[in-house]
Amino acid sequence: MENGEIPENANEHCPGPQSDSAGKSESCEGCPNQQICATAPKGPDPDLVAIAERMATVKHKILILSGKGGVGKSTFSAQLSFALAAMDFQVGLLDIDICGPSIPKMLGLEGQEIHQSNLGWSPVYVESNLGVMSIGFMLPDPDDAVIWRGPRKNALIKQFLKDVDWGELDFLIVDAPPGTSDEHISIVQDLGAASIDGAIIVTTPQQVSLIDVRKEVSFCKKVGVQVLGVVENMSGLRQPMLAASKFLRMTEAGEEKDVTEWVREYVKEKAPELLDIIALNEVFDNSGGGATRMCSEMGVPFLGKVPLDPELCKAAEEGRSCFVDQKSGTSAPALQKIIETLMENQGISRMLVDNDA
Ligand SMILES: Nc1ncnc2c1ncn2[C@@H]1O[C@H](COP(=O)(O)OP(=O)(O)OP(=O)(O)O)[C@@H](O)[C@H]1O
Repeated sequence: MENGEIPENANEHCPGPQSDSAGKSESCEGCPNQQICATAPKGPDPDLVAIAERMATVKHKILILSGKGGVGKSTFSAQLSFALAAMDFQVGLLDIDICGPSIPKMLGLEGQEIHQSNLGWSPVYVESNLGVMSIGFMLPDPDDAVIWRGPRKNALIKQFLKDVDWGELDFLIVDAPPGTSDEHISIVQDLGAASIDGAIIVTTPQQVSLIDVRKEVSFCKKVGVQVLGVVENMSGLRQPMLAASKFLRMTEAGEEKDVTEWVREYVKEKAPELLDIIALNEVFDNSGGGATRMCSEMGVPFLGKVPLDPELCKAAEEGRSCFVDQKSGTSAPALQKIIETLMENQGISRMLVDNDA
């Protein structure tokens, strides 16, 4: 029970070991910690003071959240960080997904280790203005499972905030695990809700994911963190084959026509086994109105949609930015627009630098 954390075996409605009524309130009756809480010295948590000092050089702190796992939250965190770094901002990416850290791989930093200096833990750098911190750098074997209870996860998050020598940062992007659990409460408590610019929530279009986004929005409202917006990821699938056929037809005819029917007939005749593929547009059911409707119902900004794009998946697998070449032709412009909208909403301006230019 260090530094004001509520112990795991505490009674329900525990007032917290730092509260004046710790060990003395009605809810403390029968709690195994009652005696210690009643007699322990009270005062500001020294760790929180150290975190505030460390964070004094960080201009913007943004949390990336999702209701469900696998919706593309880490992919978004990684690409947002690449994009901000390409805009010449000084960026830190903190992975607090303690049990499933995927950020090292998505930033191309697998196998890297953290180094210590007298200023604290040094982040692992992708480039001089993009530093990363993750438990993934601490595991001797990437296949190791991290099976930790809440207090241990909370302690590591505190240590990340207190001991990592980020230096001057324009942005600290925090990639959280899905849901609303220990890690989320911990990061909000440690940073202080008021010092966090806000949260971006990533979802897919279908109801099962959106239901959990509503919970995420409620969590943000409860803890006093602003929702900067919702990103609908894996939103539809662009079909290059269809586009190519359309282009050919346009070129042949010299005018623009909807050639969907023409392509369908052509494929039906030449390769009927592909009919299902060319008919597919929406992968996930969005008949409920998707994130757009959910956002207007919940009164939070909608930032935009990112389509399913095999090239984005590949960029994430290979740990590289999707913005540096023209390969991620469908997802990169969508992500770029979302980032520009976010910056505009926050009153921050700087153009995305084209690294190929
Ligand atoms: N728009 C997209 N198009 C294609 N693949 C995508 C897209 N977004 C994400 N992916 C891929 O989907 C997989 C899951 O994404 P990711 O790990 O970012 O999800 P997550 O929400 O962070 O999951 P978890 O929280 O469970 O770690 C990854 O392989 C990623 O590359």
